[in-house]
Amino acid sequence: MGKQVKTIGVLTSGGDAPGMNAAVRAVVRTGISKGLNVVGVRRGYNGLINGDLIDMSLRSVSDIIHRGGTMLYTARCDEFRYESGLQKATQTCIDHGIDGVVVIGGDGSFRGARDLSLRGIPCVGIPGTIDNDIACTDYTIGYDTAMNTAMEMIDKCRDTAQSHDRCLVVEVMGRRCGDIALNTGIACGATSIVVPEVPFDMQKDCLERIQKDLTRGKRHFIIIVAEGYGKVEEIAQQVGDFTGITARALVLGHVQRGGNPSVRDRVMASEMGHYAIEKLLCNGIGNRVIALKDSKIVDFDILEALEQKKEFNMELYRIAHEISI
Ligand SMILES: Nc1ncnc2c1ncn2[C@@H]1O[C@H](COP(=O)(O)OP(=O)(O)OP(=O)(O)O)[C@@H](O)[C@H]1O
Ligand SMILES: O=P(O)(O)OC[C@H]1O[C@](O)(CO)[C@@H](O)[C@@H]1O
Ligand SMILES: [Mg+2]
Repeated sequence: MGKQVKTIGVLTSGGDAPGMNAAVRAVVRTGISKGLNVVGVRRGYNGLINGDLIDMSLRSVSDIIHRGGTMLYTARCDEFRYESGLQKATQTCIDHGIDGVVVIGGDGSFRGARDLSLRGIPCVGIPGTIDNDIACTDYTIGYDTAMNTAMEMIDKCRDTAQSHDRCLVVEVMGRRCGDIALNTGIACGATSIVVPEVPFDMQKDCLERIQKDLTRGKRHFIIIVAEGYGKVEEIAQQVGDFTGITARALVLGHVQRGGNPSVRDRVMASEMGHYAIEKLLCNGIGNRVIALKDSKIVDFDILEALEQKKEFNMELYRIAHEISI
């Protein structure tokens, strides 16, 4: 049990993710119902450095549960990585009586939360990133919506690939993590899925597959590439040169980060936001991240969480490969 907490801050940091608003709402409402003052910090760690704060009320988080983006805005804040930025942020917390901060963001944001916790401001991290790249948790808020958006977009691409007898090579987001690519690849019946976690033999796993499929009467193809592998233009060129079919490259981009959150993201955000306050910050417990493990919400020490290594689902990858013939 830590010191008594009266006022907490909440911020969103790193890339926005659908469901961040639902998490902010849960944090604010749980905090207020436990008798805490809740302060919204705008534009990630920039808001702590510059004192860009707003008082939150039960009504200030009305009508946001269904919205993408984040009502608190978000940012990547370089200054916060350095001593001067950290010092200013700590001072803002002291000046405004902020006894703890909920940080909704990805792994980078958690590193910041650890640094601030070490400065005596207990922080709790809630995983909010479309990338699903945080090792300690099976799920990150935004991942489900992003995958469904990517799937819808790829379905549309499929119509045009089919009409023109073409191959479309589509890059999806995920930073160094291939989870979005693997799942949307399966969901869209991709011929090949290319991810940074698994060595890829272009000749055998892609070009010869397409060549063989052409002899079996298949005329259009979708290849899904994780951004951590990239090179979609190069792959499209190789497919065209080797097979003779027309290939086009497409980077889906930021459309994957927008849109109304799915049921899963809204519920997960609500549960995690509630847990962050009731189980941790309310009791002055910080330097923790919330995680989903084996379908249960749990928490870890931030440092231990960041040291864990994320495992790629090789079994799912094998299945995808086997059924995409
Ligand atoms: N090593 C670090 N030490 C302190 N703060 C950090 C560190 N790394 C990142 N941060 C802070 O967290 C912010 C967000 O980090 P980052 O850009 O890596 O996104 P993220 O939280 O991982 O989310 P996403 O990957 O979904 O965009 C950074 O702009 C910076 O303010
Ligand atoms: O919006 P930005 O700053 O270009 O960042 C893009 C990155 O952010 C993410 O969308 C979320 O981490 C990654 O998938 C992508 O690599
Ligand atoms: Mg990240």
